Amino acid sequence: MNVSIVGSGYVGTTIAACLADLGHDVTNVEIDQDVVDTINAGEAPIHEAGLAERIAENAGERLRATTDYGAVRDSDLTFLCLPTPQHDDGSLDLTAMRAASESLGAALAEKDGDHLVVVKSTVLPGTTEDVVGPIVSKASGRPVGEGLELAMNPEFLRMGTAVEDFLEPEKVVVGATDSAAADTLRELYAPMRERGADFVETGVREAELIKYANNAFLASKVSLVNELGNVAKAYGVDAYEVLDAVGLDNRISEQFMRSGLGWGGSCFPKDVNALRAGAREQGYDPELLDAVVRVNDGQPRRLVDLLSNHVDLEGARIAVLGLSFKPGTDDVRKSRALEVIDSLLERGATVVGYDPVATENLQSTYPAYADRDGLEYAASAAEALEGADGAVVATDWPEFDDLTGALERMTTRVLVDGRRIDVSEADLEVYEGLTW
Ligand SMILES: NC(=O)c1ccc[n+]([C@@H]2O[C@H](COP(=O)([O-])OP(=O)(O)OC[C@H]3O[C@@H](n4cnc5c(N)ncnc54)[C@H](O)[C@@H]3O)[C@@H](O)[C@H]2O)c1
Ligand SMILES: O=c1ccn([C@@H]2O[C@H](COP(=O)(O)OP(=O)(O)O[C@H]3O[C@H](CO)[C@@H](O)[C@H](O)[C@H]3O)[C@@H](O)[C@H]2O)c(=O)[nH]1
Repeated sequence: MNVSIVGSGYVGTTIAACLADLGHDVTNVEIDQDVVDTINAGEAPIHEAGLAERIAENAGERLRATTDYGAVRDSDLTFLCLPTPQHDDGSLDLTAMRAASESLGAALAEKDGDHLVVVKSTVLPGTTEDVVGPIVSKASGRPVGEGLELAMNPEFLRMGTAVEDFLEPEKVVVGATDSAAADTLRELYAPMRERGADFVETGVREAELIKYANNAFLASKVSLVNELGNVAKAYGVDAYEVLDAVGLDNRISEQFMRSGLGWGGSCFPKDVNALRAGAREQGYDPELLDAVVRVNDGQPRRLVDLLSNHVDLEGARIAVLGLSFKPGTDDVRKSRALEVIDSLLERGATVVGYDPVATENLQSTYPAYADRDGLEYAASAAEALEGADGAVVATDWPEFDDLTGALERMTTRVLVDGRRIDVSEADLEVYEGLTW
């Protein structure tokens, strides 16, 4: 198929490279010229396993990028992979969705033949049919059902394993305004279905809500696990032993059972907040989701409190290992490491941050962390731990499982593990490990 993809960030770039790799002809339409140039040069604009080689293989052949919306006219369908951030009050910000829908509609006004617009961004129920549809329709002069069809196809990929998740999902959810549109997507996702993915056809609004329900469920699970971890700590009981046993119950499962610093990233925080704001707008008070956020917000402070019980933070040198919001990515959006750093600096510590890939991205995304009194960066975990009075593991990068040799460089060997890393036996003998 000829596929255009508007928005070439984490989702748009990943699915473009994967669809091109599966044999489709793919064009990314993106407003950021640097991203366009990077893709056309055969390079990946973001760090994701398996992405760079797929872009290198397909760029200039089945994959290209452009800032020109006119390119959508050569495609049969367009995926909208635009950012859907939150306003200050937590509600859903559709600015980019509206702008892109307008540009897409204007381009489609000059296209011959039918077109399918597929919303992949995470949006609240009603957005596809009541916001995107009318804007594209008006700008293109095509009513929905007459040369224009809509579909909502939420994406469940995780950062760090984006390529693998897109190519081998457990489910593909599609809500479409027309059965032929759903069939087009059924065909596009044939390789995923062959690998065992369930193809779930729903209403358009149901597809929109499934995405929020999925993320709300996972974020709530982590907050519950953190609450149980905090209770375990209060009793002086080993939280990990407790949660490991609880996870053996199939109804609960062992996944998303790691207590610690809590959830961050570009999805859970904004999606849970959008759902809370949306529910309130509909007249429902989502008390449980409010508590889920409150528990999560408290975890970085609890971690720093725990460290301060063992190290006088005023004037201390503290290593923060890991800056990205999770391993396998350079994404630092809403990373819990940043709150740990803020809290340590406020309490008078000098902080030495280290991350295998995210330091540069952190400094360009949030310039406040590039040049800040009391904040330094190291080129390795060993360098960060040199002369440190304490350390925090803020991201579960696998390399932190084995800090043999590096821990000996600390002045005081106190390490708070905020991520339940798999510490080697040898390391356990050389430091005082603190966990939830
Ligand atoms: N990142 C994830 O892991 C993930 C997973 C599933 C779903 N989602 C959802 O997918 C959507 C996209 O997320 P993302 O992480 O890829 O966002 P992103 O911020 O990484 O990328 C969005 C891209 O859209 C571009 N853009 C903005 N306005 C544009 C316009 N008018 N025309 C063309 N391009 C424009 C931006 O320059 C940027 O490159 C969001 O709704 C998000 O919630 C994200
Ligand atoms: O047991 C756990 C599991 C996760 N986390 C944290 O939870 C956050 C989110 O982790 P994860 O879900 O692995 O990462 P994301 O890439 O944000 O993926 C989520 O958000 C995406 C965007 O909506 C969805 O597509 C994915 O299905 C959904 O898992 C991270 O800060 C993790 O450190 C924990 O604290 N404990």
